[in-house]
Amino acid sequence: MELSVAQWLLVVCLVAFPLLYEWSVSFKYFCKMAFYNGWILTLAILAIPICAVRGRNVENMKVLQFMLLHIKYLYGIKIEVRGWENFNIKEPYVVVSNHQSSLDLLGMMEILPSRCVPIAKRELMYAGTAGLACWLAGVIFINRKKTDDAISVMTEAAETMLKEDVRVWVFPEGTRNHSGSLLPFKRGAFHLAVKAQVPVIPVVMSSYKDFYCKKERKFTTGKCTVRILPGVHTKGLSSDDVPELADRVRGMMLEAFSQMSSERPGKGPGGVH
Ligand SMILES: CCCCCC/C=C\CCCCCCCCCC(=O)SCCNC(=O)CCNC(=O)[C@H](O)C(C)(C)COP(=O)(O)OP(=O)(O)OC[C@H]1O[C@@H](n2cnc3c(N)ncnc32)[C@H](O)[C@@H]1OP(=O)(O)O
Ligand SMILES: CCCCCCCC/C=C\CCCCCCCC(=O)OC[C@@H](O)COP(=O)(O)O
Repeated sequence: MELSVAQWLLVVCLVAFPLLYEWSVSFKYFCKMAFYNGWILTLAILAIPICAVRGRNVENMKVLQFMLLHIKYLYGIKIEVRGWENFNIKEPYVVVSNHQSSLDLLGMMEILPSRCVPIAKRELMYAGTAGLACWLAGVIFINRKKTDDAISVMTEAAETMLKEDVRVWVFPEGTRNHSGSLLPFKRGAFHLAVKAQVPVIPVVMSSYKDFYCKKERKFTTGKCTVRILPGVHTKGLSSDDVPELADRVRGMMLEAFSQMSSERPGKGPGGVH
């Protein structure tokens, strides 16, 4: 039996792909990231009609959460959560967390409280099917290039939180940061909490460096610890208190982050036993 050129090409690809995948760390990284984004875009196609039934509604976030929860198993990422009790607050609150990479979505979906929507950059709204799914789930989009617009959207969010019993999740670093520390915090999340007079609940995801590094193009299996810290109350605070509040919360998060980073896998609490 003679193989055509196309069939030969197919055979070569089928042999070369797994070999390259195992031999080249970078190739593996690109494949895993491409599949991550592609899979989310595909899942969104399924999520859109389900969410569309309710229209734009924060309850749709549960649909996205449910559909994204399995991804950690596909990638062999073990997520350990500590401090669940700190979410036991009935009133609305603002969650602030560190932002290392788009993989944060996995940790976020692991613990996302009910009726909680993230604040995201406006560009995400144009990310095809994922953008539409986010819009249907009530994600709040801000234009980072227009400070006044972003502030007015967040001020409106403070009213919505109280009127419609909604919680908001903000990444106060304002951008992804994989430097192994925390960037200075932007103050929007804290103005939001003070305006609504609701607590701020800090969440810290441990460093991904053991299993993921964009610079080194490394992406293996691994473990991440997510810590929910005790809420910080804002009752009675005014906008003058925001800088101190932001610094205090950043200090708490930095301490937790450093502590978690010094716990190596296999040693101490949170290690693989
Ligand atoms: C099943 C399939 C599913 C498919 C889809 C699934 C996908 C996803 C599911 C959903 C999950 C989505 C998750 C998405 C995560 C995306 C994360 C991001 O996009 S992070 C980037 C966006 N977020 C942020 O930027 C938040 C933090 N930023 C801020 O808080 C900023 O302050 C700002 C954006 C409000 C303004 O920034 P900037 O223009 O840089 O200006 P600043 O210097 O920060 O502020 C200027 C002064 O204004 C004061 N300020 C800020 N906010 C307020 C306010 N609300 N009220 C009053 N004043 C405010 C600020 O304090 C500054 O004044 P100063 O005197 O200097 O303190
Ligand atoms: C037809 C159009 C196709 C568009 C294709 C877009 C591909 C994107 C595919 C899937 C979306 C995955 C959703 C991941 C959500 C996480 C978002 C995220 O982490 O955004 C980064 C943002 O916080 C900070 O951005 P910068 O670090 O400032 O930058």
